[in-house]
Amino acid sequence: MVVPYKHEPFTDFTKEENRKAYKDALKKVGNELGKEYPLVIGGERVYTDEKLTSVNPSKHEQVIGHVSSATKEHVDKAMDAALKAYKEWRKFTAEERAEVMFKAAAITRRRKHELSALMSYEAGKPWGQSDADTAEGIDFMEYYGRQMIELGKGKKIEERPFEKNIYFYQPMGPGVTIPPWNFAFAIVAGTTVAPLVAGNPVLLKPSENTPVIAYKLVEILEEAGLPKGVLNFIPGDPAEIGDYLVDHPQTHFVNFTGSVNTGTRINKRAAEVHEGQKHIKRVVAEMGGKDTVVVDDDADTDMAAAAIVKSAFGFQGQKCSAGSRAVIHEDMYDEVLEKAIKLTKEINVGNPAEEDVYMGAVINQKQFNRIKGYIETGKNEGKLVQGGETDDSKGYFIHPTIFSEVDPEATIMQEEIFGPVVGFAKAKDFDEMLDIANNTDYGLTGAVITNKREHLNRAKYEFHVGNLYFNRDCTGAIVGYHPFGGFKMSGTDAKAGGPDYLLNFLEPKMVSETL
Ligand SMILES: NC(=O)c1ccc[n+]([C@@H]2O[C@H](COP(=O)([O-])OP(=O)(O)OC[C@H]3O[C@@H](n4cnc5c(N)ncnc54)[C@H](O)[C@@H]3O)[C@@H](O)[C@H]2O)c1
Ligand SMILES: N[C@@H](CCC=O)C(=O)O
Repeated sequence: MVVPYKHEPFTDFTKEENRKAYKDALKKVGNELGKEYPLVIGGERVYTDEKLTSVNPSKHEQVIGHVSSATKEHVDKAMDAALKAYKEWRKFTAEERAEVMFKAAAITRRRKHELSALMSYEAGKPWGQSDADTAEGIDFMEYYGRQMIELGKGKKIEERPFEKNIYFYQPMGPGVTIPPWNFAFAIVAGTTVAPLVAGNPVLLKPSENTPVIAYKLVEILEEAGLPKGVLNFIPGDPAEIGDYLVDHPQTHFVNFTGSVNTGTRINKRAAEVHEGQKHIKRVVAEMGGKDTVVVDDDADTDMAAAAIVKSAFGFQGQKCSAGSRAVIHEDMYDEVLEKAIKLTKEINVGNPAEEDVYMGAVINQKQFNRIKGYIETGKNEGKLVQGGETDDSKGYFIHPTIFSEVDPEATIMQEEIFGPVVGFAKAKDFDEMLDIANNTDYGLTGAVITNKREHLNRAKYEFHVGNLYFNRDCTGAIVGYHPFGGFKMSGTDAKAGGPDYLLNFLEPKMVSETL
């Protein structure tokens, strides 16, 4: 019997034994940095001369690993291996596939601090953020396993006295998973195990920024009993293999999470039918956000300031859910701004391989330069009231930054910055707050801080985002509790960690027999 799903608890780092365990893990992982990692094709390890070099964003001279880099020929081999493995994998029952995911969750749980510590090095994740990332990966394995067992029973459809009708779900065939770097374990795990548990082999192309932690997921799933060829690991330069993976005639689905530019490109390319292709490809494209925390005229200002700061600066603002806009009723504006500045001053920025760091470095030089550019733009669009300092001499550090008096149409209020920058805007009433909150191309997350039930009721229908939170921050969705995904240019709203997600990777079939 499978016990009911419950999300993985977060580690309490106020307890000395947990701090010690994390420090031990950092030490252990620290001693293993700089190794070489292979591709995995049909279960075979393949080392290439060409390598992706993964570095620590908080200490860019430190190499995390040299990871083999796949070519188009490797993609072809991986697809052949996937097609071969599909013949057997699709015959596993839903329960048997779920068993592999439950075992993988148990292995991950045992290696939790080691995986989180690796993300502190490879992705610049502070301890709590890393711990939550690993916990979310475990949740995806546990949750999707249970969802598949339910879906494996099929659904009841109508029958007539002379007719027996059944309705069940079957896998689609091999597909491609293309995750981002920011939830370096959780999203890689979630976007990979969902199609797998549904019975589809996967070609996993991780982000070039965080390929080592992605390799650890492959190891875990192999150890959990996934047959050879069902999951193929093909990191590589997206400019070389990205289009090829998407265009491949045997690709049945593309499970993408990342930026709007890449997502819309994939969506367009996947629509084309290539020679030898006998199916329409499905695309899941979960993309960016420009997320707003709205503060009403009766809000608890301590709660509001804390929600804004947490939403804006958690993991250096590098979340699609990050609250990079605060829209505040004019009567509360000064008080909330002042409290937010005070809280932000308390934030320390440093290397998450050390203790008690709230914010690490941003992921790479390109992002550092981009965010710095937005800070310069912000100086012309609003008033810099906190932060703005940057330093890339050792790592890509950007201090938490607040701009006040920003026009809601300004660049820094419209474009996804994906860094620790938040703009404050004033509104005269709740109508204007909702207008501003909805005035971007995105529709991913949002938060409303108010005590007015009528405003919460209105926000429920008029604040056009896929994940809306009341009287809290707008980040930190938990698998099974807060299915995640958004509207507009935020993507296909596939709702990762929700009850409908696996349907993206399944074909429903009906069989009718005249009796
Ligand atoms: N909506 C969500 O659930 C969600 C979650 C996390 C991140 N994101 C978004 O992801 C973005 C940050 O991630 P990123 O910087 O890794 O995004 P990105 O688009 O640069 O890269 C995402 C993935 O796509 C690959 N890629 C790049 N070009 C490709 C191509 N031509 N063909 C195929 N694959 C290609 C990359 O190698 C990477 O694996 C932000 O916009 C963020 O909002 C969204
Ligand atoms: N699911 C995460 C965001 C994922 C995107 O970066 C959250 O809810 O904060």
